[in-house]
Amino acid sequence: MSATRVLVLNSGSSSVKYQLLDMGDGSRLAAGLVERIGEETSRLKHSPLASGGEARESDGPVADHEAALKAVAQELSRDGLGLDSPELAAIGHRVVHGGKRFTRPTVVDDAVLAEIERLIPVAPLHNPANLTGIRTAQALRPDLPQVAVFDTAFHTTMPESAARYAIDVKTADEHRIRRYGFHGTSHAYVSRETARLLGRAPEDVNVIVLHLGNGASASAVEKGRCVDTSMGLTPLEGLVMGTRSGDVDPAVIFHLTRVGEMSTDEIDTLLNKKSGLLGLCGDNDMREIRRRIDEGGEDAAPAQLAFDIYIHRLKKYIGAYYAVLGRVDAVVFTAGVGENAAPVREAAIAGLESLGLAVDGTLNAVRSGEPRLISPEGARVAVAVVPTDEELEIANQTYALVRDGNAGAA
Ligand SMILES: Nc1ncnc2c1ncn2[C@@H]1O[C@H](COP(=O)(O)OP(=O)(O)O)[C@@H](O)[C@H]1O
Ligand SMILES: CC(=O)OP(=O)(O)O
Ligand SMILES: [Mg+2]
Repeated sequence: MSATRVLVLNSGSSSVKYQLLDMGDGSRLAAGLVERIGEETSRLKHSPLASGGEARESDGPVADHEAALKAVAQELSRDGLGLDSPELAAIGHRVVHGGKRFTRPTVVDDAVLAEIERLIPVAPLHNPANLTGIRTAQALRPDLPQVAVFDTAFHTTMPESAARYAIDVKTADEHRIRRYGFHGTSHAYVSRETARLLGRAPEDVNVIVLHLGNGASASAVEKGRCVDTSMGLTPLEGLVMGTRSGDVDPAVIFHLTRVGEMSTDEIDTLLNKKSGLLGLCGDNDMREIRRRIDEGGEDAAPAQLAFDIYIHRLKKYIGAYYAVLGRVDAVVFTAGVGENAAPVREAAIAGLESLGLAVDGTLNAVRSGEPRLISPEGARVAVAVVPTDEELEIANQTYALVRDGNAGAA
């Protein structure tokens, strides 16, 4: 096959991240982001990496994901990397919810589209955007394979004991209620890269991965296979996130319905969009929270409390997954907060010396885009920072599927 390029689209609820890669030589030809889709002014940032040119930024309204993708196609054309290129082998799409059916990357056909659509109620912020991305790309290049890479796929190895909620089995099965887990592409990539950092095979190591971005999730990876993860039926369960509550007593919802007289949709919005760090202190960006804490004064107290709640939850999951795995070789931090926020890493590991876990202050303070250890030399359990690369992982999985001709729906 002569075409070696893969375009990766990661469509979020209000953004599209994209990368164009050449899988022949592993180079990145272009990368970019459209943010604040649907708002008054959206922003497009495009980096023409192949030519080494300056990044281009433009502000203006981008009404929806279809418009966003067309704008991306235009930017790529300006660099001579348009979607009409014969060198394009496939387009890879991040799809957040794949339910139980999709355990592997899958070439999209009508049945696959219908299944992604059927799963919208359990990923209302993500799956509609993913679908629009696929349909728009199909319209632009109907001849190309569109490959869906599912956030849930890596977690399908979870045993029933971790995947099932303790609710009536018949009801759960009728409504397909179980724990699916998300950010799987990142957990897969980062756990593998951690093994590489330790100089060992993925099958030889047990790793706790902490993916801390806007959405955040933890996973327990045993010998390369996921055995537990913190997100569940939807990406709401688990850790405290930018705007999502993570774990709450489900009775909070009955209480808000009965006593707070809130509707189901209002509670959905409350827990998904107005909770987490934002709900606790008014800011969902960890940079801003740290700034408020470091500057002190009146503004610092709610930020400190939000930080403490975030860390407390994180520590609980580290302990839980330590117990699930029995033996842990590494605890690894990744995504925007995990890769950049040294105080989060320090606080999450503090006090866990009896588990063999510690952070070296000097190593933790280093800023770098490289995978690195931050535990003291000779530590029983490694603590590491490993930058995630969901787009590269999606490109690799997409290219492997189309190159090996192993096409067809799962
Ligand atoms: N230097 C930094 N210090 C602390 N937090 C940071 C820093 N840089 C980025 N972040 C955090 O990373 C988050 C975004 O992470 P990212 O993985 O890009 O999220 P997503 O892919 O879910 O949009 C931001 O909300 C911000 O809080
Ligand atoms: C599944 C999920 O939470 O994704 P994101 O972090 O991109 O919102
Ligand atoms: Mg992300």
